[in-house]
Amino acid sequence: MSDAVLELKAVTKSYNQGAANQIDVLRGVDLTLNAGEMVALVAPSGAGKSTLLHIAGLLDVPDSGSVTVAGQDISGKGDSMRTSLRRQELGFVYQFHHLLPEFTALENIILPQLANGIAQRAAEARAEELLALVGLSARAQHRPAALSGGEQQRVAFCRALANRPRVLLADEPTGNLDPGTSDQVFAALMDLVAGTGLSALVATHNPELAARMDRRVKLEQGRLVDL
Ligand SMILES: Nc1ncnc2c1ncn2[C@@H]1O[C@H](COP(=O)(O)OP(=O)(O)OP(=O)(O)O)[C@@H](O)[C@H]1O
Repeated sequence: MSDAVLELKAVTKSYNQGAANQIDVLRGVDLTLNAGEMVALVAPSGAGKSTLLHIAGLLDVPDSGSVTVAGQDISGKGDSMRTSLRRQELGFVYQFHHLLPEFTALENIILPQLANGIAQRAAEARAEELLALVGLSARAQHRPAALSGGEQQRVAFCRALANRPRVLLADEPTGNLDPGTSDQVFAALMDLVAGTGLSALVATHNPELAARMDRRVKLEQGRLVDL
């Protein structure tokens, strides 16, 4: 049995703005992400990175091809199945932290767990454990505005992992940070991935960060090629 946690097979996606104006963004994307693996996704601007991450993240559906997450093929399945699979198995981080400004760091990590039916006390313990892993225990009661950019992003990683997803999808997670902070924050992400057995697909324009991951794939003319 394969230990793939995310599998895209022959995925295609086109955008149609009138029959004469079709853009074939994904033309047969194949991707296998194995348990515990961290893969860099390199894509020139406009190559279809967001389209690919949306499909892998079950936020959009392909025109053809299959998407399998944690052994479940979503082809032909409805919105509710995709949503529950997304909530249970996938975590997301973006270039901007998207933390809720009126809640503390700790609360930002607790809230998605409560939404998933986890009891308050267990959710709090999990949030504290994650903050400790990224060295932010002392910042638990701070609101996002009282945190540095790097700290905000580390809290965003904790929030993404709160519900113990199997796969993390990250879109330029250090793209907003200065190079020194970016290195530190990326190191925290690598520790989290290693410490939790998570798999991660990380879109980045930074060749040094890409070089530190297990594998690199590039989106080129609608397909993924190994780098
Ligand atoms: N909803 C849409 N309707 C029509 N065209 C779209 C739509 N979404 C994306 N596109 C087009 O598809 C192509 C790929 O878009 P996408 O956003 O996936 O690229 P990207 O690689 O994420 O770009 P960037 O890195 O610059 O954000 C672009 O040419 C874009 O204009």
